[in-house]
Amino acid sequence: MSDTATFDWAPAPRAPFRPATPERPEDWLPVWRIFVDKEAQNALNGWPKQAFDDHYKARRVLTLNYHFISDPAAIQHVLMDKLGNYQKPPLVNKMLSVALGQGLLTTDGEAWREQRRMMAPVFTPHMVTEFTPTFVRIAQQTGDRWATGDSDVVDVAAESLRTTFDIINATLFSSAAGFTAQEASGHMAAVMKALTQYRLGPIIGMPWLDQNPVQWRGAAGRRFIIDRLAEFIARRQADPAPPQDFMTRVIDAFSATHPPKEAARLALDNAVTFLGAGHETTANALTWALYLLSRDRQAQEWAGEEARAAWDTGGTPEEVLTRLPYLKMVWEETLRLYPPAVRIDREALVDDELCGHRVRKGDQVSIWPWIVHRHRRLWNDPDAFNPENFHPEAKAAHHRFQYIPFGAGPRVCIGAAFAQAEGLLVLSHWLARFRFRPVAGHTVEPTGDIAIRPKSGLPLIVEQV
Ligand code: HEM
Repeated sequence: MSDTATFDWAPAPRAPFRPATPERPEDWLPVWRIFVDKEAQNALNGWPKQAFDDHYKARRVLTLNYHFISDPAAIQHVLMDKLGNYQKPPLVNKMLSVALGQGLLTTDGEAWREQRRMMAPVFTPHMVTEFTPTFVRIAQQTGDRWATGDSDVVDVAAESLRTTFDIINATLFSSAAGFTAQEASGHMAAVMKALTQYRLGPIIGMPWLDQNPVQWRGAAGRRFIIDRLAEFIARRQADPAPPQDFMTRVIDAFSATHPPKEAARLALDNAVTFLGAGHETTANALTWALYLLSRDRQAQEWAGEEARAAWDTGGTPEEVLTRLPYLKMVWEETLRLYPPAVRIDREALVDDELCGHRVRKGDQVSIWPWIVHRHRRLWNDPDAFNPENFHPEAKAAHHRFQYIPFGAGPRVCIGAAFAQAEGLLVLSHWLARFRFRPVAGHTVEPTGDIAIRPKSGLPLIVEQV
């Protein structure tokens, strides 16, 4: 995918849309607030003004030393240059592996390298091309639903989730995962909520301490998804002529190197991982893009015109992608303001130094794209929606590590090219057919756990163009 050589769009000066942000206190709140107060409900709450002005903050959270960094050079140091000095925190992996097992996202060292080598070929930009007709077909199905629905008010957050679930299920599992988008999103949401509830138990080694309804619902959701996917994998293993999709490749590759039971477990862990990592992230990006465009009529008009021209010209989805330079800027700006993965954590394996401060072996380093992407030293008018931030000329002036929606370094999101093509094709298809307007009286509040989503969904008026 590339920016077209004929890109001659020139914006007229205009007042940008500035979405509301969670309140920013003057000072850092005491640490206990993250366990009990409204900060425990929403990871975006409670960040003080200084967090968006300073590049470094040390905090002690119970037994752990945390270093919060937002200096791009320090981020590069941790994620890329001094890779060997850091690992994914075992505590985070332990908490996530309750749901995701030992899949690609939650392993480290040689086990991670083996899995990444095995899966990388499925997600190269070239391979993603094979998936693009599916992205378009499913975007079309959603559009047809809107066009024939009873109401012109649509919860585009729920619809985006359904669309990206159907896409992951079709592209990676040949639509055989064994449950519907609605079942998946309800149970996944319960699992995520349970995983990310701030709890003392795992930190002090007493996980039984935190029994509560959120944890019970999470456990039920986890059981539902794992049971269905285990049945799916068993069906695949018994199938003499299985479809040659991602899941079959993963089962075959693990079967070649592991005993059958272990191969089935690793395949299952990765089915849950890719389902979890690969649909809500993109759904939230689509949702926030529609939110921003619904509030910025001019940007929506430009993106809509561009999308209609791109599809009317005809050709393959791959060709259409090269005709969407303005929408690409909108997409990148959306991932800046609402990065679907809210934080990236690492643990120091050796003593080190970050931003002039000493880091000791065992300390936690926490990088929050939510902060880095809205940092006042890195961005002009950081809370405003300005697709122009990603005009090729403006981009050339960015530090590579001031914009990290997909992370960076060897553990960069394996699905980045997939998500980018999916996001642009789905959005362009919708924008070519529909206009999106706000619903009067509905307040949009971003809320974060692992992901950032609008708290009460996103109803919009959706009209055919
Ligand atoms: C807009 C959409 C997406 C965003 C913003 C996103 C973001 C991220 C980020 C930030 C990481 C790195 C985490 C870290 O370093 O700690 C990551 C890893 C990962 N992502 Fe994505 N992701 C997206 C879509 C997808 C899709 C579509 C898939 C699968 C089809 C996927 C699968 C994964 C997996 C398996 C990993 C773990 C990679 C590894 O550790 O080697 N993601 N993602």
